[in-house]
Amino acid sequence: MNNIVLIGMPGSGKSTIGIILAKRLGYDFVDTDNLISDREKTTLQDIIDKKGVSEFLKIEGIVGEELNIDNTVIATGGSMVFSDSAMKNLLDGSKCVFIDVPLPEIKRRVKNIDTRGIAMGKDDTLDTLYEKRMPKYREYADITVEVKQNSKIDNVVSKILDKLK
Ligand SMILES: Nc1ncnc2c1ncn2[C@@H]1O[C@H](COP(=O)(O)OP(=O)(O)O)[C@@H](O)[C@H]1O
Ligand SMILES: O=C(O)C1=C[C@@H](OP(=O)(O)O)[C@@H](O)[C@H](O)C1
Ligand SMILES: [Mg+2]
Repeated sequence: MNNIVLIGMPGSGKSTIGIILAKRLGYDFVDTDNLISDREKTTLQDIIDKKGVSEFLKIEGIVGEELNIDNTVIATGGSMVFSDSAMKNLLDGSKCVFIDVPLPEIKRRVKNIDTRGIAMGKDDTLDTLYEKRMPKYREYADITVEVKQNSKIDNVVSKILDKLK
């Protein structure tokens, strides 16, 4: 596959930036969160509430493992990096872009932590998620784009395009 795969914390902008980046590149756009909802015919939060976090991660992993597309910007969910087999499939021949947003900015953006459909345990907070996930994002990134607080969406897109050259 020759896709651009976006990874990063919830609220880092994968879905927002992915659509714009795809347009700029003339690529298609796929959000794996939509594939999960389509497959399960319900919302992400409903899956997490009714089936639990580990079942959600299993479903997300299957979606990542089964995806077979080209010329596409793929926005993953923030927890996709917990499935090594999904990441192996998604990154085969593709470039992985980590959108690295500082934790205070993530906290500013993500207010609806209980309804947004975040794969987190009862005792987790955005702080503990950040701590657990950063090593995974760093592990998989081919390119890391550091996003400053209050940076404009178009600037982040341009930064990614520059780094992909
Ligand atoms: N520089 C920026 N880049 C991306 N999103 C931004 C930026 N500044 C503010 N935002 C806002 O942050 C949110 C990012 O959410 P989203 O794209 O759903 O992230 P993710 O898919 O990574 O969870 C959106 O509401 C978006 O408008
Ligand atoms: O980080 C997470 O635990 C999740 C983030 C969500 O996607 P975004 O990263 O696009 O918000 C979604 O995949 C899922 O509900 C779990
Ligand atoms: Mg998203």
